[in-house]
Amino acid sequence: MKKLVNSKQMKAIDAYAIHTIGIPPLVLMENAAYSVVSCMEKSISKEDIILVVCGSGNNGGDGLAAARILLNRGYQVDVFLAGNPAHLSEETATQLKILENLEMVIWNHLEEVNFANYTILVDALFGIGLERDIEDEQAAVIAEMNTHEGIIFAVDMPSGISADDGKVKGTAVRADYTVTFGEEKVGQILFPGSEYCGTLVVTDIGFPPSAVDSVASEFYRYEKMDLARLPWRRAYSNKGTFGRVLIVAGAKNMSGAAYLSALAAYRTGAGLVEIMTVESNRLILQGQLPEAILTTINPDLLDTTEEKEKIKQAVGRSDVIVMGPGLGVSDKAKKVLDFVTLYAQVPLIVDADAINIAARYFNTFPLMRGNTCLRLNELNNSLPKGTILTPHLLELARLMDQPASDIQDNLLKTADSCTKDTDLVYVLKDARSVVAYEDERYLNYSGNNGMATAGTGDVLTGILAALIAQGMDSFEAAKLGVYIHGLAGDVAAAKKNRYSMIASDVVNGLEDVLGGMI
Ligand SMILES: NC(=O)C1=CN([C@@H]2O[C@H](COP(=O)(O)OP(=O)(O)OC[C@H]3O[C@@H](n4cnc5c(N)ncnc54)[C@H](O)[C@@H]3O)[C@@H](O)[C@H]2O)[C@@H](O)CC1
Ligand SMILES: Nc1ncnc2c1ncn2[C@@H]1O[C@H](COP(=O)(O)OP(=O)(O)O)[C@@H](O)[C@H]1O
Ligand SMILES: [K+]
Repeated sequence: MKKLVNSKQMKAIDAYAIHTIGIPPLVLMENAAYSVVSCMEKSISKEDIILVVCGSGNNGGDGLAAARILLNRGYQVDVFLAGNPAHLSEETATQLKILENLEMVIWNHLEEVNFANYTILVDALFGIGLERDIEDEQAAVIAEMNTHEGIIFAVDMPSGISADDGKVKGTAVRADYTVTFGEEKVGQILFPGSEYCGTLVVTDIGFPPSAVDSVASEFYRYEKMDLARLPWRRAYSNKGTFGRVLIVAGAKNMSGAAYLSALAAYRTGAGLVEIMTVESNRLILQGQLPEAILTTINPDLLDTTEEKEKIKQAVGRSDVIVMGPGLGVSDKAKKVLDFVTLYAQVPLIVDADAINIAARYFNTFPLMRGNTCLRLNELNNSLPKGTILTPHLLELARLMDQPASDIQDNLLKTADSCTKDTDLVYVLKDARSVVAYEDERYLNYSGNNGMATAGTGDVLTGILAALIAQGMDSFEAAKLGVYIHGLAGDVAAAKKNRYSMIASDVVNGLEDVLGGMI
């Protein structure tokens, strides 16, 4: 598990190291500069002509120190001090004085600099101190840097990317490498920040563990060693040991989603998977997945005791229930959901059409229109404890009755509203999914754009259900499931490619992920 920090938390770690432990800031700056240079040295040669673009804060100070180290090592290097010289931080002023003593070339105005003369750029304009949108001269500098054809190394953050949420503040440098110090920043994991970073290199610049531990963060991500969290499979066991998953996925001609969800649940280790669907899906599902148990219901007879009893029995014998994949949004589908939620005492995985049905239903009440709080309260009151909702951003926008663009622009704030006063777990699915429960925020770093293909969300529901069926707590299952799903997508991309892979390849990828082959 890797801790992730925002700018405030990173500044608190800096401050603890400096003021409580007593490490002089110039020592941290020197270590930061050396780590930037050692990353650069893997890609540059003495033929390169390097320009270090510096701001007036400590990010610029790191850049000035890196320029000195490069000069000492015989590289051809100039400096462009793009920040206001009147606003230099104390350490940065010290670094500038050293460079002046060394008689380095230091440009002060954009007009003086011919970027075409340089083969390598170092971006040390802004780091975690970025506070507002970049404008005017600094924006013009970044525009020049982004048209440059050589490699760009960003110091700590690509200038213009918010360390807090990965958003572009006005404009931002598109780096090839970002060398960051101490801890990974939230804004380097979330998009678009992640893309602007290029290859992210995390370096140790001497923050003592006690400085890092002194600051609490709600953000983290998983790494390969977190696969050890997988539920242990007892030797003395039978299929009952590994739980029973029910997939409620009813609509005619929409059996594909149920199939992918059920297949993924089996391939993640569930003991038994039952699919509740309409009779017309029976033959095809039996042919595709004979291992699944099928219970069929007749949507035209949902008011009869017999059909209700069938639903009640199926719900009663399951350990976890997936609702939504391929369900449709008809009134009959809503009725099935009503019965399932009425009888269910176990966690639900609420996905796709189940979320759309809830959104539609809320829209029938004028008081609920635009009232996110009331809508989320209603969900919290009507769904069993441990339930996981897995909306993609458009489903989330419908559920919360907010524009999708607002949700996309404020994913972390949206996670905060979703989890306020609730027991539910939210998986906000995106290129970097956020799993949110109470105050914790798991940001997922596995997966790739080949997963932007129909049916991969259905696969996720099966994975989550299987982990819960095997005894995992819902929040743990949600985090690990999202992580495994992304890793399986990475295996699929490696075996096929990001264009050709389809959802069933992601299911196949589970074999390598769970078999310890990655
Ligand atoms: N404080 C420390 O102990 C260390 C800091 N380090 C470096 O210092 C960086 C943080 O330094 P600073 O806090 O000085 O901040 P930055 O150098 O990131 O930003 C400089 C200053 O620019 C101003 N500013 C913010 N947004 C602006 C905008 N949009 N347009 C114009 N001006 C703007 C602010 O006053 C800010 O303090 C880190 O990212 C890292 O590179 C490292 O040297 C390691 C140690
Ligand atoms: N660019 C991407 N990078 C990583 N993961 C992605 C990307 N695009 C989609 N995904 C993942 O693929 C899944 C798609 O789910 P969803 O949108 O519900 O698809 P469907 O409804 O077709 O099954 C989600 O888990 C999402 O996080
Ligand atoms: K920078």
